[in-house]
Amino acid sequence: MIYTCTLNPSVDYIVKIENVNIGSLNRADNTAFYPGGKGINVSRVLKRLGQETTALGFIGGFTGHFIENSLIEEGVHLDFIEVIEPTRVNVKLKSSVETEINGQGPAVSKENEQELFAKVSSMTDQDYLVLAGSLPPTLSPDYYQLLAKQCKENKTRLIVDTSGDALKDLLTYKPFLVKPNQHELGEFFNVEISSIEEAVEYGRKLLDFGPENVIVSLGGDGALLLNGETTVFANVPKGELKNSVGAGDSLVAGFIAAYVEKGDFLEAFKYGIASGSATAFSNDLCEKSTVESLLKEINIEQL
Ligand SMILES: Nc1ncnc2c1ncn2[C@@H]1O[C@H](COP(=O)(O)OP(=O)(O)OP(=O)(O)O)[C@@H](O)[C@H]1O
Ligand SMILES: O=P(O)(O)OC[C@@]1(O)O[C@H](CO)[C@@H](O)[C@@H]1O
Repeated sequence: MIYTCTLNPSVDYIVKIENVNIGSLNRADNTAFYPGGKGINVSRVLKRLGQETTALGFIGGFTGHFIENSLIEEGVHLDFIEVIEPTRVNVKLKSSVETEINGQGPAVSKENEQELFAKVSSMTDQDYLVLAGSLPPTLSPDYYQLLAKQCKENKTRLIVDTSGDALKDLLTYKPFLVKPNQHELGEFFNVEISSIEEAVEYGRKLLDFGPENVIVSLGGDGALLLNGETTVFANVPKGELKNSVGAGDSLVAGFIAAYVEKGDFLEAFKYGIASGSATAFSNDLCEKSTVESLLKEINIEQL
């Protein structure tokens, strides 16, 4: 099974508005609610790409119920742990630029933590676990490490999409895949990455910290895949950028979906990029038909 774990899910409240006037009453042109959080986005895309997936994490209150109902409707399996306070609402303000306001998230008790740990402990070497997104404020910062250590012991393939210290601490558990964007990679080494050459240099340095595969996404400028055998660059398809929320999550989902099906890193990389771009060109997350129509635009170059 492909599990995703979202410790701090969200209801994403999308507000489209032509001009925003700070300090005045603004009326939205369009609004929408989506179940959100990085792992949940990965599960939603996996399901759209034809893979069975189970979403784990902590949810609570009326916002939590909205997420549960939406995911059930989409056919994603759920195994959430219910917490007392409501799941956060993250505001995504789309005007000439995108502005995001992410909430803090509910309190999570020690019992809740142990319950989730038990679920991860029961995973096997046939399973994948995606750990993605921020931690709710009461959760100890090393909680991801506990889960990662368990995955290493059980030989569960671990995919990590987080940044900063949390990423550093997880790399020693040799995740199957990490996917920093160029800014997160730069932040990791305390440098500014402004060229593909620099992204290659620091991507390879990241490999030395333990992960099996590194994908560095460079937004509209392409992406890199680095592992023990190869370093490749791929362009991304051209199109109208409508939405960057969840593009990175879609890349991760597309990579896993194709890897599980074909067992080939380059095919998986290509499918991941097509999925990221299909989301970037959509209002919500990508659909399989759009992903497959973009594949032919992606060329992989061996570096
Ligand atoms: N302008 C764009 N044109 C085409 N594809 C894009 C564009 N921006 C993002 N993408 C697609 O989405 C993928 C991930 O984008 P990005 O590098 O912005 O990751 P991220 O910062 O993790 O994303 P997110 O916005 O979800 O946090 C890219 O590899 C690409 O496939
Ligand atoms: O606050 P976090 O956990 O870092 O990010 C949460 C979030 O911004 O990430 C997803 C897009 O990647 C959104 O669905 C969600 O609102």
